[in-house]
Amino acid sequence: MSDAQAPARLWLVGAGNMGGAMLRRWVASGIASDRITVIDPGSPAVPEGVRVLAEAPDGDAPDILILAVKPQMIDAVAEAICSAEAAMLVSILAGVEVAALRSRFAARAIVRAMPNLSVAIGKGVVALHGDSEAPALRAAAEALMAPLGHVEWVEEALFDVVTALSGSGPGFTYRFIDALAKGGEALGLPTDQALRLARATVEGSAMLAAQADETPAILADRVASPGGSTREGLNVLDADAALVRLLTDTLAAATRRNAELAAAARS
Ligand SMILES: NC(=O)c1ccc[n+]([C@@H]2O[C@H](COP(=O)([O-])OP(=O)(O)OC[C@H]3O[C@@H](n4cnc5c(N)ncnc54)[C@H](OP(=O)(O)O)[C@@H]3O)[C@@H](O)[C@H]2O)c1
Ligand code: PRO
Repeated sequence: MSDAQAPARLWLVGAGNMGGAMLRRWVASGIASDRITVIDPGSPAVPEGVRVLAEAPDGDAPDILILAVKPQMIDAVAEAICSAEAAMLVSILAGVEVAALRSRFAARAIVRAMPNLSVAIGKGVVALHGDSEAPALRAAAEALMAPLGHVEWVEEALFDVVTALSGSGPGFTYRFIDALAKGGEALGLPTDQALRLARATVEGSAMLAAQADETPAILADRVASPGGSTREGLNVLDADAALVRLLTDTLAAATRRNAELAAAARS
């Protein structure tokens, strides 16, 4: 992001796993650290020059207020910073709907965002949904998120499933890498070698899938030489749509939990 596009003042409430990853990427991408205030009572480690406060300063307000605490903390945070009317509030709280944010915060525009952990290297996914169609606000939200990776606007009704797919997706992908390595280990590979091969295989496969014109389904067929061994392995994953069913159940469980978090924040 160019310095001219950067928000004049940005407050980040909560700099844990995800808030911290976004913060480090923003600073690495050129947002001046002296424009950023982190509000987090846990004294998190932050890039040099970023101000850290345990509480929001009274009677002050930023241009952009970013909420990155656990969804269950929403009321405590709303109470602590109720006097701050930001131009734009961006919440990454899983499940928490724009209406639930609007009922608690005085920001002029509210944007719900769902990032994933790969924002740490600028290769994340960030889904957005806002309560304003104003082009300038949408452009400001997109400019803020662009250094973090791929950005898409999403209908709010789809946010819980998007959260399950791309928000939680890195967690499911890491499990797959771990399982690939464990499978190799079970068949005789040394533990560290199996993990090295699994990591590098998934890295290269993901990069190729991201760049290719073909779908992943076609790429899988390209790996499977006629009469060869990959087809035998794919037959196991494909039997009764085993992998598709497993991942559908996985996403359904995560989506249900996001809906529960949404219901809790409505009350
Ligand atoms: N992790 C992900 O991959 C991911 C992806 C997308 C969205 N999210 C969303 O991001 C949010 C944070 O998740 P996380 O995984 O980053 O959790 P986390 O690591 O626990 O981060 C939350 C941070 O907020 C701090 N905090 C607690 N109470 C606070 C308060 N009153 N004011 C300011 N800061 C406070 C915590 O400090 P202490 O540790 O000292 O309590 C911690 O540093 C959640 O709403 C989650 O749904 C997470
Ligand atoms: N991490 C958050 C959670 O587990 C939301 C998506 C990724 O609740």
